[in-house]
Amino acid sequence: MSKNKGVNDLETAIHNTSEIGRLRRVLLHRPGQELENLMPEYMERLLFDDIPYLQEAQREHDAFADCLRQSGAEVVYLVDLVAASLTDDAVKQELVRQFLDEAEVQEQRAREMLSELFLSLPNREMVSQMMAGVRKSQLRETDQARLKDYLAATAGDYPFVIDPMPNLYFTRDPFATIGRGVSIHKMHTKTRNRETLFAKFIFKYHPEYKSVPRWYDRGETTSLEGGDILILSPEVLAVGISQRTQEDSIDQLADTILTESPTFRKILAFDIPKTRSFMHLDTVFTMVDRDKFTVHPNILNDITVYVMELDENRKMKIRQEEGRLEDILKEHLGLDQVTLLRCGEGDEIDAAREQWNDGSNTLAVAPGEVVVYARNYVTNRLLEEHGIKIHTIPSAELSRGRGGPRCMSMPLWREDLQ
Ligand SMILES: NC(=[NH2+])NCCC[C@H](N)C(=O)O
Repeated sequence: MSKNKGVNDLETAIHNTSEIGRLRRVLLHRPGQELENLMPEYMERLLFDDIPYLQEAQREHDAFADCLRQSGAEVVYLVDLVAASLTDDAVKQELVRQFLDEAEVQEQRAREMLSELFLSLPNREMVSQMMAGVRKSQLRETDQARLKDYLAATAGDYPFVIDPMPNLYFTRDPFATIGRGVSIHKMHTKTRNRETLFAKFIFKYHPEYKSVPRWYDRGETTSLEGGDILILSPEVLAVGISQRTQEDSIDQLADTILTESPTFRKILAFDIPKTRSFMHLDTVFTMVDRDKFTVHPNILNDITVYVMELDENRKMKIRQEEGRLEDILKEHLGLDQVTLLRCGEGDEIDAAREQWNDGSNTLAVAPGEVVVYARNYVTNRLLEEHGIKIHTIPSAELSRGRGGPRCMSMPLWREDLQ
């Protein structure tokens, strides 16, 4: 693929064979009203540590999108993709029906009213309303009299009929593009599981995306999240065994990918500590260049790497690797040298502070060129000292959701590495 080819010429829907090939098309979600539906009482369950100031978060997010456009990527928004997947009324009704099932709205009258509310809106607005959640007070404005008793009886003081989905701006997690296919995820938490319904509709109905091969599906019984999936090369995937991703899911993913994808030969499963601050592999480890990676120094002693590959009888072999992470990466990626760039320059305090705000979570737009949060200046300086070109984006509000540039993006198309 030549660099000056227009994005409209990208001939397949999905193409993602590395972490660092030039980014040509990327999926984002601009944070919306769902953030205005965060309340201190329910924040923890909704996986937030604080309430971002929406206007500022949107400004920061727009700066992120601009930065990606300036580096040559087309930015596609989740609401638009979902809206374009609703190709006729029957599909739109199917989405509403499943959405209400998964939001656990069982009472018939409530379902009817909510369906009416959603279906009265144009596609794009309907999808935004689903994302934002529905406050009881909104319903009361539309047709309170009929539902008042039901609402008082079923939901008590709880102010929502349908919960918001504030984590949607982390488009990295509910599904992941791998090679020319996609894995749609079963999420670790109930609050994020509804997010994958949008992916289901995109990959079932969107004219451009409906025939993309599927590596994993939301109906699986064990959790897998995109923040744990890193494409180290067209042959090698890294997958985190983490707070969010279970071993069984990796076995399942490995089975499908290693047997069905034309390029992937090996999966490196990284067993990392299971805690909130390191929820996914990409919160402690990202690839910034062919032979350079960011890493959170505090986990270097706590990572175990397993190699999964098919033997000559196409049976899965799994073995534990010994030794330093640098050497393991060198061996499996066929490199002479690997440099691990330590978050916070390895200082205990700077590392902890910057990792908490996603200092190790970089998004490569090309080999050796990454988008990072401006606030992580110690780590950023180290990247520059190692010849990495950095694009800094503002991050006072976005970082309150505990995710950085990589978490906030899902590459749909990257150029192959030469
Ligand atoms: N790929 C990532 N590291 N995503 C971060 C997601 C953050 C989000 N608040 C969650 O807890 O799910």
